[in-house]
Amino acid sequence: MQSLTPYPRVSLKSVIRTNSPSSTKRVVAPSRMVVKSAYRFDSASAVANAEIKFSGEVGSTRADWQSTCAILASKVALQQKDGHKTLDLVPKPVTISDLLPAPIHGSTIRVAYQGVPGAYSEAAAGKAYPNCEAIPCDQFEVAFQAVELWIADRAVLPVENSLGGSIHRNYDLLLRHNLHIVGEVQLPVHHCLLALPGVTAEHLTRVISHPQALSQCEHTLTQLGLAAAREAVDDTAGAAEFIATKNLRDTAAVASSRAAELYGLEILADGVQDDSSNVTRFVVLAREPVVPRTDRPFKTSVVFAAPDGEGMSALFKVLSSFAFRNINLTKIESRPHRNQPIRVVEDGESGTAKHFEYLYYVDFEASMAEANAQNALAEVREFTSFLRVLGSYPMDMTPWCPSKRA
Ligand SMILES: O=C(O)C(=O)Cc1ccccc1
Repeated sequence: MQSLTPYPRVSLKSVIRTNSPSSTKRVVAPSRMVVKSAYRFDSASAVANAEIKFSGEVGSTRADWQSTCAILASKVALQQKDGHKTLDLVPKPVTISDLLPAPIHGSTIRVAYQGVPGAYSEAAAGKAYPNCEAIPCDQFEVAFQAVELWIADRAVLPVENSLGGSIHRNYDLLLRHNLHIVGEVQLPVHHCLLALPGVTAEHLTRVISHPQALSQCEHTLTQLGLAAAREAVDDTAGAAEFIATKNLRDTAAVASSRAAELYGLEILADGVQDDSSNVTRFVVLAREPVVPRTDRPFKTSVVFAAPDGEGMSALFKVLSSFAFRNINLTKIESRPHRNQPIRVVEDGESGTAKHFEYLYYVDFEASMAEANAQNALAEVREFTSFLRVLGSYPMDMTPWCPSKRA
């Protein structure tokens, strides 16, 4: 997958602009950034203990923004070099603010997302926290890091789509990091085919977008007679921005109408998703869990592994733990168990069997505050070799409205 980075985003790249160790820099997003993020950085202490101070000011340079990214990148590099867990680098003054919908330490909540302004993840951040500062990151990994290092309060992460299915890599990331799921957002996604003004379908030799967006539009694009090659890039709005900044007259992007506005592109075709009920589900991540409640619908997400050699029978027992308590499952996903992907079974006569080992991700409709759910999980623990609760969080109950232009 191609990575396009013309828009300043929080990044892992080590393009480090050196700062005087004693200087306190005000680092802000460039003014063309629509959702503004602004923060002050004390570079002397930043690498050592990730202490970050925030101001509400906006309006400095792209170089300043890149400097912030570089400092974050250097912290990441340090962490990778020393083999420390990220959380070890971070001071952990856990306050009540982490348990509330919005933090009380600043005026607005900062939400990290992967992509550039105009990405659907940015819209998901806005749906979860209407007045948030959305912080663009160039990789999902960086969005996690931004929360772990207190640069952001939350991250939003797309995990599944009604047409394209699960975003597998993001399930893996949930396990690799220690953030908690504190909410979910279901966002109707309305895709447009975008190109530079004056470009028509006949000029196009390729269509670029996020792989999920391409797969959600494949049928419609073919019906439009677009034989152009499909090329996967990191995010939808990044694709639009790439076309604009490189002045590509042979390339179109699948992205939102907001991306068209932001990057000066025209809409060649509106609503190119293969089905109008195209919904992407995002999870909202935080450093601390929310306190589970029983006064509104909650969902709980868990991941577990079966004991050696018990794969499917353990799964069956786990599912029955929920079924016998009438707890509805809304999702089950299996992913290769990266720590032990294969179990080799020698059979003297017939040879060697190689069984794949899986991790199972399950979402169920109950709150961890309910005795029913606690009992189910206590039983699940008996049947599994590994169990982690990723989060117990309020369900997105917004009224159903099929995808329409944002
Ligand atoms: O690339 C984006 O805009 C994203 O936020 C990821 C995505 C891609 C396609 C549908 C929903 C989310």
